[in-house]
Amino acid sequence: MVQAKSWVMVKHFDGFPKDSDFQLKVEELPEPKDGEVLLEAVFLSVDPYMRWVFWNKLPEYCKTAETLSSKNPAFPVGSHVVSHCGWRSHSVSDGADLIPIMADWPSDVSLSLALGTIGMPGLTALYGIEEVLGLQKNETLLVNAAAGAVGNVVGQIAKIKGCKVVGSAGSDAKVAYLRELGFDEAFNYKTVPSLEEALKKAAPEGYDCLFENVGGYFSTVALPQMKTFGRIAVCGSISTYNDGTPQTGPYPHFTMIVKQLKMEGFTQNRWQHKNPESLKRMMAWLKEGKLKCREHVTKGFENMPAAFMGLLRGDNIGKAVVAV
Ligand SMILES: NC(=O)C1=CN([C@@H]2O[C@H](COP(=O)(O)OP(=O)(O)OC[C@H]3O[C@@H](n4cnc5c(N)ncnc54)[C@H](OP(=O)(O)O)[C@@H]3O)[C@@H](O)[C@H]2O)C=CC1
Ligand SMILES: CCCCCC(=O)/C=C/[C@H]1[C@H](O)CC(=O)[C@@H]1CCCCCCC(=O)O
Repeated sequence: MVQAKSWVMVKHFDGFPKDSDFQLKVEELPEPKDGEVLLEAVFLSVDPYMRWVFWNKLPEYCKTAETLSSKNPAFPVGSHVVSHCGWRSHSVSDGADLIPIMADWPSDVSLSLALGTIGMPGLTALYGIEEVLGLQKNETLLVNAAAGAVGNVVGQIAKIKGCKVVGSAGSDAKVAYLRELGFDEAFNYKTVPSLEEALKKAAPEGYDCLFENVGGYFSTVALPQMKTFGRIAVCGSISTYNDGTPQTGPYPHFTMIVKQLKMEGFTQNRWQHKNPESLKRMMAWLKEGKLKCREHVTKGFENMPAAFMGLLRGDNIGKAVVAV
């Protein structure tokens, strides 16, 4: 018998999540039956979409886990997987929801990156750029929440592709990090006197592509800065996730008509058939030093809600993860 800890929601989020919305539970797990494995979490992911799906308990919460005991030959004891079974320290799985960590994962690369750059957020960046935007060499790309898990990879891939990259982020330390990564222009959207002027100054020629992570006011100001026929990949709209009442206009349609813009929302799982090849490609960039990784690591399973709320507040530079 193993004692498993899990975080559950006891009160639906009302605006920004609070400590009192979460409760830590402890339960005994049964031994795995034939075909099952017992997993222990090593790293757990906190992601903005959890603000929406926590209550519905969608099987989306990612972690890398190690197999402790196994009655499923596909997952031998000691092997590592990405699992989607919630904010749990231990879980029993029949293997259906488990993705083995990429074969040949280098021993000097932390497994936590399977939740970040070499995982869902990295794939989001790659597919947003290649499948949605079709970003071309010498184009100018704008990305917001640029120092976060998705945004920093967006900027780095766009540089690999020979583009001019402008990033916005919410602190001077984040802006310094973006410069370190090779972004051509970066600014702190919280302290610039005018967002419109900052966007114009960073790219007087206008933007071919916008990788949209933030939405809301930022989007309203950025859209008129697009070039005619500009493309926008709508990946997220984090500035609206904690709104009690939905934000209302200005609406984008007039600008979209005048600028003849193309805007497409997406989730990265549309291209999951490409994941093995894509993850290999990104791992190669990492090993060649073309893709750098930074993480914001919170220690301790008991600090999951704090890590999650910190992410929504913008505490993280790079991917926010919890190390058990
Ligand atoms: N479509 C898809 O398949 C996926 C979409 N996403 C979306 O991509 C976006 C980025 O996710 P991810 O990289 O994991 O998260 P991040 O690591 O970027 O963390 C979230 C960041 O958002 C910024 N932020 C928070 N509140 C606001 C606000 N009110 N206005 C502006 N910025 C804010 C903060 O950075 P700062 O200090 O710069 O404000 C914070 O660090 C999210 O919108 C998410 O929902 C993520 C994964 C998959
Ligand atoms: C629900 C708000 C999503 C905001 C954008 C975002 O962060 C998307 C993240 C996806 C990521 O690709 C991994 C996921 O599984 C996330 C998708 C969650 C979508 C829930 C859709 C629910 C529904 O189908 O009604």
